[in-house]
Amino acid sequence: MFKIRNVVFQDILNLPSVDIQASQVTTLFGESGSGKTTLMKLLNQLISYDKGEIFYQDTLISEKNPIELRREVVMLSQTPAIFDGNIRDNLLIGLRFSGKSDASDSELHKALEMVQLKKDLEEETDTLSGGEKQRLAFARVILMDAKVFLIDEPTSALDENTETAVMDRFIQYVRDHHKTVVMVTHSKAVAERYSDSIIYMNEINKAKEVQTSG
Ligand SMILES: Nc1ncnc2c1ncn2[C@@H]1O[C@H](COP(=O)(O)OP(=O)(O)OP(=O)(O)O)[C@@H](O)[C@H]1O
Repeated sequence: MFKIRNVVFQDILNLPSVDIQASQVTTLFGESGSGKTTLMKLLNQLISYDKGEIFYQDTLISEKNPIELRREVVMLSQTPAIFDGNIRDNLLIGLRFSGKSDASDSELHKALEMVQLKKDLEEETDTLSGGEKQRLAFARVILMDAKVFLIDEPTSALDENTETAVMDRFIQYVRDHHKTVVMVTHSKAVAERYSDSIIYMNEINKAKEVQTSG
């Protein structure tokens, strides 16, 4: 799905050659500051690299329209925004951004069920807990039905049982629908349980190698 060749971004990333396969779950694993989020942002053009090439489905990513690319390659950030209003508004805003028609209540309920959030669509978001907000943002991204999901520590605020329940459902959905997932997690257990492939950032990122050896 993505081919990364000799990509340099500031003194943060220097990636000689990385491939991310379509219809697979790829996890970026590595210590804090190793460049995982930065790599994800390069994959949907939130930022642009200084040197090298990234191909998305064999097209140079810099030649893609960034807005159109982000409809196919959606990102769940580590600190997603939850807006004033109710749960329904917060779910629908992602669909509107991606140019898709509104979803029915039953589709919204299905997305909430996937993330194990047992709340009414009318409920206001200001009283949700941190972990509930994280799951609401996850459901919003799932509803966007993209080809590629870039998910940055999607369950970091959840207890282990809830994390497992959410990830089991999400990964089942992506496998059933042949989606491509690039995920960041600090949990070795999550990485090993759900990934087809694990990319160890400390090993592949030559920028960090130079910094740590110098
Ligand atoms: N736009 C930017 N300009 C300058 N430095 C940046 C920029 N974005 C990130 N950095 C720096 O690049 C390094 C890598 O950041 P990044 O967020 O990619 O790490 P990470 O592996 O995702 O870390 P964590 O596990 O803590 O989320 C950090 O030192 C960060 O401060």
